[in-house]
Amino acid sequence: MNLTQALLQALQARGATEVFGIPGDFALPLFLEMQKAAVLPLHPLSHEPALAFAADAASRARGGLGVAAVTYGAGALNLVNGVASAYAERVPLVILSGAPAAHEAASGLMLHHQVKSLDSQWRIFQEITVDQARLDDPRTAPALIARVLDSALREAGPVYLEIPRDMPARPCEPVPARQTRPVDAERLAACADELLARLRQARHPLMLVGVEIRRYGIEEQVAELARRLDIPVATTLMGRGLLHDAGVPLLGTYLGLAGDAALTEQIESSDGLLLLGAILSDTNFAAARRPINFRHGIRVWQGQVEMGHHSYHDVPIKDLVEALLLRLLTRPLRPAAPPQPWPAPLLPSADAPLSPGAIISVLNEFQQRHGAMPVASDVGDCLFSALDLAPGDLLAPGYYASMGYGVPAGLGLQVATGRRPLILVGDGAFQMTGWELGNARALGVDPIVVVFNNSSWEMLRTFQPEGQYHGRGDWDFAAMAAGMGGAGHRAATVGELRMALDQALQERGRFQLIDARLPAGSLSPTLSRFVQAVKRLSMPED
Ligand SMILES: Cc1ncc(Cc2csc(CCOP(=O)(O)OP(=O)(O)O)c2C)c(N)n1
Ligand SMILES: [Mg+2]
Repeated sequence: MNLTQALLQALQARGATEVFGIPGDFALPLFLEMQKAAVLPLHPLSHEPALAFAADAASRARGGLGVAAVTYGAGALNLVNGVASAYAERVPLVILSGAPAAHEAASGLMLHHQVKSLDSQWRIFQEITVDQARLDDPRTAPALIARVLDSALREAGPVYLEIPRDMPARPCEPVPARQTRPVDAERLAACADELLARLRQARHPLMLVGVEIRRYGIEEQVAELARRLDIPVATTLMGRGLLHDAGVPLLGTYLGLAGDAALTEQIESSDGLLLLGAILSDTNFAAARRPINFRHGIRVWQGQVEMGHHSYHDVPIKDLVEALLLRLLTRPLRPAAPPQPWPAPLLPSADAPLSPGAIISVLNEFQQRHGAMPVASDVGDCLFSALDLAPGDLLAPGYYASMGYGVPAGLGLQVATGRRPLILVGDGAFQMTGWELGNARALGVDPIVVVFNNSSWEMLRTFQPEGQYHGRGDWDFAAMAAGMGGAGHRAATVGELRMALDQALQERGRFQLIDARLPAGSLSPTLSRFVQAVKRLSMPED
């Protein structure tokens, strides 16, 4: 066995099902050994930012590790934004970067792709990953690989492996199996007991769930917990789509002033708010109608549990939920709530011009007729619009909010799960990474892409109308599809969009690109409410 085979087997054992990569001379030996090993399929894409987003989505969609492989310098540093997104969004991504061999590093010459020093790249990735290792000795590589990959899964974050180009073919022992750290049983028991006591004292307990319950694969356990506790559940913006088919009475998504007023009041007035795996971010809580005093609630995040002035450290959320369930076994398990049918979307008339809201109504009606599809959304008004989709699987960088995520994420989702996705993307974001659709044929995937085309960076224009730089010009995206091996559709009315979606669904084997033409200045209802909320919150108290 060589180092590459050992590494790939360890990645596969921890849930990876593919590697997205773009080689370079410092990584060619690694790529060739990955090809020879044939442990995980190796999928090239066209630009490194897409590698990170596709691997991120693969991890989110199926669980386990996502993997991106790149060359040193120009390749790896092109990944930085996508890795930073995975760090912020708590995604276990593994970056494999080629690097100069020891004798090259010792040559005394400045090497191509080098920045300030040969360690510059290492230091940059230290800042955006939860663990790192340089595999420059086959004797130490197995233990280093095991430690770093286990860190990715335990911390739910990206990790960095630097592989000098004289290492991939070196003989190497297998990587040890995954080790989980023991949990302090006494601390766990004390934490679970106090948490339940606080919930029992509360008159209006409520559970607000976030991304960690997906990252640690505990949605079913959390659903049972909610049913045994018999308390209502809502999701944060980032947690949109969680528990949608888990049989719990979901209240909806908390959006503060920009969301449903009754839900906002219920959450902000709860005297027993259990924040389970939710990040305290501005995207989740900045639009609060009135600031939530988290001290009065219970926060479970990144292995910490905070209640009032008590903090418990090293209490993994998965172990905590299991401990709570053990204490509730005598509690009646409320019967699973029937799936909440969404109200039949009131479709505007077929000749009505499109708007973000109309697009969502058409998509809801389309999914009601043909069945739900997983959704990958980019950043922009398409993401605010996506919050009005019927609850379902939604992948989006709702917190880090980098554009360019949608198309690569949709490709990664279908590669990793085989499920055909709907991709929602603005014209501006499509101009960044939409061209990766040209790889769909080689990847064997055929997403349906809806471009919210308002010829503008409309979200920015909404916050700064006086800016003269938000216009994006009139790009004919439908015409571009054929050149990339897909089918293009253009829709300016509700009827045209409905027909384009039905046609797109019928055709398999080619991606479908629907250029949904939006009148200038049209905003989704949710973004409009967010804008009002931000304006209201930024106004001095009157
Ligand atoms: C990688 C990156 N660079 C800049 C920005 C900043 C930004 C946030 S929203 C936005 C405009 C998006 O335009 P698009 O046409 O896609 O969508 P819409 O607003 O609905 O018209 C920009 C430039 C972000 N978030 N990420
Ligand atoms: Mg736009």
